[in-house]
Amino acid sequence: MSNIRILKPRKKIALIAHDHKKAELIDWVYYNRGVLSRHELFGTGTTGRLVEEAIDRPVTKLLSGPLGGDQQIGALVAEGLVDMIIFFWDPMASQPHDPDIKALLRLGVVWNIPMACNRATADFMLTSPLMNDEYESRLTDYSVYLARKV
Ligand SMILES: O=C(CO)COP(=O)(O)O
Repeated sequence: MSNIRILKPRKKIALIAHDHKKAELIDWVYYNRGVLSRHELFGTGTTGRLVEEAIDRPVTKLLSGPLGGDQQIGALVAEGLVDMIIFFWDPMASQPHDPDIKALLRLGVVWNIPMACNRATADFMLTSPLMNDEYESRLTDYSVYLARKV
């Protein structure tokens, strides 16, 4: 029998939820704790702390969303340090940091980052065969276009 173990690539996954969506995200995280524990987790301040408590796994916690956490996640996306975003944003409540949220969602599209904004999409993403693949999402039309421009 072979001793070779297939090491599946670890993804850097950002987890974010607005207050009325936190319970849903934590429920999803707990249900998927086995899979998630194989990856590197990031989160905005409060979400990150709740995820850590729920599944007893380390989460790199950034600032709370209204204090700049979404912007920090956006910066990680721009630098290629985040592979996936699970962001349960609240479509029923206005947020004081709405421009930051829009900026993060925009950067997710610019950099072609898989981004789930509800539980169904998060389920499809986490069970995708591409989770076990070195999927290179950053080679987008935009990045090629911008690279040619400068
Ligand atoms: O506001 C948020 C995302 O826009 C989330 O921030 P917290 O995780 O700190 O609650």
